[in-house]
Amino acid sequence: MARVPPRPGTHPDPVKGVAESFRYAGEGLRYAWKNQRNFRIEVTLAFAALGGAVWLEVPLIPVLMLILVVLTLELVNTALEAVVDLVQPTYHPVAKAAKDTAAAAVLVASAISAVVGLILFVPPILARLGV
Ligand SMILES: Nc1ncnc2c1ncn2[C@@H]1O[C@H](COP(=O)(O)OP(=O)(O)OP(=O)(O)O)[C@@H](O)[C@H]1O
Repeated sequence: MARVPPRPGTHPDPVKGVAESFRYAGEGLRYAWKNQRNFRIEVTLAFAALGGAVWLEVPLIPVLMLILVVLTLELVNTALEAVVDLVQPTYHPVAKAAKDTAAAAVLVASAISAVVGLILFVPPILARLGV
């Protein structure tokens, strides 16, 4: 018989339900970290950017916003890949379109973040170098 999945959103105790939802979200983070090399690279770059921002006195809010956009899109991309692999394990052009488009969302966000990052970081780096 098929196993019934947990539904923390309808847990009779709302506190326990919310706690369970957090736990499953944590499992999602662990899944992405374990299975997605790009996610691990982006998390590493995020910590480097935060360290650099503190050191160079770059405003933290825009840096955090860039990190938020890239990491959340990567997590959504990871979820979409999992769903596509579940429903379409063999080649299908629509599965390809779904995965390629989700990957494109991460690419666009990463490219724009890189440009904004350069605009934020290059002036203070040049100032430190005395240029
Ligand atoms: N079921 C499928 N049908 C057609 N094309 C597919 C399918 N699965 C994957 N692909 C193609 O392969 C590409 C990479 O797939 P996928 O993202 O699952 O691999 P990956 O190794 O996890 O890559 P990454 O994690 O870097 O995105 C997709 O963007 C798509 O073009």
